[in-house]
Amino acid sequence: MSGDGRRGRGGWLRFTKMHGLGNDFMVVDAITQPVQLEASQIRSMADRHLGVGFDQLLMVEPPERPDVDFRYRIFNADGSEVQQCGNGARCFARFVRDQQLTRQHRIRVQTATGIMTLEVTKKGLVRVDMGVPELAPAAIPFAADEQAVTYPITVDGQELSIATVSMGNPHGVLVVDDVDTAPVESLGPLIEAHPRFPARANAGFMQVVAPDRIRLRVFERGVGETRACGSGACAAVVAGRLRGLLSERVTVELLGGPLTISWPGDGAAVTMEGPATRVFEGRIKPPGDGRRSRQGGGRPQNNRKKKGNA
Ligand SMILES: N[C@H](CCC[C@H](N)C(=O)O)C(=O)O
Repeated sequence: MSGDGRRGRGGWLRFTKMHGLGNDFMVVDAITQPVQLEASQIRSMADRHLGVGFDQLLMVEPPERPDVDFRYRIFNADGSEVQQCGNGARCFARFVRDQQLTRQHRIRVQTATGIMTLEVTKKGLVRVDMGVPELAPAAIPFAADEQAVTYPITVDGQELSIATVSMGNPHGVLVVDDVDTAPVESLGPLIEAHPRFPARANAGFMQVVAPDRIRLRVFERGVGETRACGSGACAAVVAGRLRGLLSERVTVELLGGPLTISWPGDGAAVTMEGPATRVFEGRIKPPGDGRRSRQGGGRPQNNRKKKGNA
């Protein structure tokens, strides 16, 4: 990945531990320190007993194009590089301001699939333009002959009705009666690895409380169940609106707390607003030596066409 293979003095890597509603991150500044990490090293640092412990590692890199402020890279706890992390985007905005890498309130970042605008609000929350959702099966990617609001899918011998949405990363969304009793532990991993999701998927379990309020649990690709999933909240609202169940602006209640998600409808971007919290600063010597055989560090999980959201 980025950097020239050397790390900071003595091989120590500076990081900041952050979270968005309990979805937690190791945030690494790859601008003021050289960083090169292999997928195996990310997996080791993700370990909650032997490493830092996190759901995702977020990398802050210099911009690769003149119309953005930073490059934003995301790695799941299993070491896979992915295209989107909504809770991470909020923490990214707080991080680059706290570290004085920018003084801007509106920050444009380039991800593996597009450009996002992050805005730190006067209330200290962060508003993120999450881009226009993709619904075509090929964009998710999901095996289906044509686009539909929901698809029949067999999981563990059960016939389910699943919606699929890409926010840059793939989501399968189920409607359930009660998230507290939803089969997240049993069905989550089976949906994540279902053969109809060739790039795997994040599995959302959505309970509609009212047109402007849902409860949501997410079994995240490459991690497992997290306390919150920002892109999952966006995907659930899109899926719910397409089913005629939800209004334009929805409060999404996740295990870790609420997000406000707005989606005017087809062709429009999804907006997410919520908190970003810094927990501690630290240094770690990544296990092993990043200079051994270069891996791609995990290919982006699916090739959503590149486009700006501006
Ligand atoms: N597990 C996700 C990436 C992180 C998404 C989540 N943490 C968020 O806040 O959007 C994936 O493999 O697509």
